[in-house]
Amino acid sequence: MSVNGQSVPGPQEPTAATQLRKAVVVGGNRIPFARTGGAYTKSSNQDMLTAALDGLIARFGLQDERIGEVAAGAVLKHSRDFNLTREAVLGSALSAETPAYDLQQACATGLETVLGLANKIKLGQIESAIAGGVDSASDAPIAVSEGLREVLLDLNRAKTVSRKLQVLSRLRPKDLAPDAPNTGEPRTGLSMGEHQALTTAQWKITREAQDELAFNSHKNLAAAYDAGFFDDLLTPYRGLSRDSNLRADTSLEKLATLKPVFGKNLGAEATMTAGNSTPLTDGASTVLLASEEWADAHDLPKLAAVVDGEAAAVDFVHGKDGLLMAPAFAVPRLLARHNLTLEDFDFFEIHEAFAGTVLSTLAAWEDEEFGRTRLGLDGAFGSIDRSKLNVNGSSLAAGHPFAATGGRIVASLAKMLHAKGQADGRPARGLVSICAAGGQGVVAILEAL
Ligand SMILES: CC(=O)CC(=O)SCCNC(=O)CCNC(=O)[C@H](O)C(C)(C)COP(=O)(O)OP(=O)(O)OC[C@H]1O[C@@H](n2cnc3c(N)ncnc32)[C@H](O)[C@@H]1OP(=O)(O)O
Repeated sequence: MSVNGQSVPGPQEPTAATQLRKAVVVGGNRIPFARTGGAYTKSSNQDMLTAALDGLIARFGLQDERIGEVAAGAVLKHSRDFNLTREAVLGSALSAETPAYDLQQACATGLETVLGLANKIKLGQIESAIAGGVDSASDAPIAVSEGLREVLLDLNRAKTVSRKLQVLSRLRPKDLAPDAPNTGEPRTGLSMGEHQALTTAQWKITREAQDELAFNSHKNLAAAYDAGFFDDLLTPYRGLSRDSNLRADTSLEKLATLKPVFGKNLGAEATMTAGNSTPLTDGASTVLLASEEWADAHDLPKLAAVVDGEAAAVDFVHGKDGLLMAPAFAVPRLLARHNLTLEDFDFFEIHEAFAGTVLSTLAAWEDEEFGRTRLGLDGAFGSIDRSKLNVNGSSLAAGHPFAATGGRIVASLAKMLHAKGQADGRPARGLVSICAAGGQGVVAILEAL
C-alpha cells in the first residue's frame, strides 16, 4: 500500500520490527531547562551533557558501567567539540570503554538518537544505550568572517616574520565582524518564526487558539511539577530545580497583550508572540535504553517499548509545504505501517516549536483536501482528542534547547505510559512528533510495559 507517496507494508504483512526483540526505555534524566542568557550562561554543552549523564548514572547505579553505546548531539556546536558525546562520556562516571558518537538532526536530534540506538538493541547489536541531546544558545559558537579565516590560515603557514606581516596587512576592519549563528534557514534566509508565520496564516490559525495552547502548556507543566511528576527526572543544576521559562502565573489575558513578533514583514497576519513561541533555551537530557534481558539483569524498570519511528521531509524551499510541516506526513506513514489511527493513542507528545506548528499540523490532518491531495487518502487523516495532547506541558513552557527536546519528551512519555499501563485492553500507546529545521520531521510510537 502507499501513503503520501511512499509504499508501506500492509497491516497484515509482518514488518521486520515486529519480529525483533524489544528495546525498552528504562528512564530518563535532564537538567532543568534555562532561558538563554540565564542560569547556564557559563555552562558549555559538554558541562550540561555530562551533568545530565551523571544524573542518569547516579539514578540507575551505572557508575563505571560499560554501556553498549551513547549517542547524543547538539545543534549549536563549537568546532572544538569534535565528538562532544564521547568527551561528555569521558567526563562522566561511566566506564571510559563506553563508545559514544554525535548525531545531528536539528530539533529532532534527541528523538533520532533514541530511534537509532533502539534499533541496534532490537537487532541484538548492543544490550544497553544512552540517547540524549544538549544545546546552549548562551554559549553559541561565533565564527570569524571568511576574510579573517583566510588570513589566520595563511598566517599559520607563513614561515618568516616578513611573510607574516604581509599576510596581516590584508586584514580589513570588516573582516573583524563576527559571524554569529541565527535561527535562519540557509536556503530561504527566513527565520524559523517567519516560516512558521507563513504556515500559521496558511492554515488560518487564530491568535486565540495559539495563546490557549501556550497557556495550557504552562498550566500543565506547573501542575506536573506540583504533582511531583518530575521529581525523579531532574538533576538540580546551577541553582535551578525547575525550568526557568515556566510561568505558573501566566494567563490568557496577559498572553493576549503581547506584541506579535513574526510575520508582519511578510504580509502574513501577525499572530505569533513571545508567549506562543518557544524561547531560546539551554539544557540537556538523557534516556537509558536497554534490552529486556539487560534491564532485568540489572534489576532496572522497564517503562515503555520503543515500537517504531519514521522521518519525513518537505519541499519548503519551493513553498510546497511549510518548513515545520514534515510530521504531518511522517505520522500517517508510520500509523499505516502499524494499522493504527489517531484514535488508537492515549497520549500525543507534539513538540511545541511554536503553538502555530502544533495547530497547523492538527489542521492539516483534519483537512479533507490535504488528506486527499497530499496524503493520498480518501479523505481527512483524522483529529486527535485534545485532552490527550501534551498533558504534562511541552516546549512552550519548558523551553526548547533544540537537541535536548527529544530526550525530554521520550522520558516523560515513557513514565506516563507506564503509569497508565493498559487502555482498552491493550498496552497504553503514545505518539511523539518533532518538527526540525531543514523541513524535516521525526516521529515515533512508544507503548507501555
Ligand atoms: C530548530 C528546529 O529544528 C525546529 C524548531 O523547533 S523551530 C523553533 C526554533 N526556535 C526559535 O526559532 C526561537 C524563537 N524564539 C525567539 O526568537 C524569541 O524567543 C522571540 C523573538 C519569540 C521572543 O524574544 P524576546 O522578545 O526576547 O522575548 P521575551 O523578552 O522573553 O518576551 C517578550 C515579552 O513577553 C513576555 N512573555 C513571554 N512569554 C510570556 C508568557 N507565557 N506569559 C506572559 N508574558 C510572557 C515577557 O515577559 C516579555 O515581557 P516584557 O517585554 O514586559 O519583559
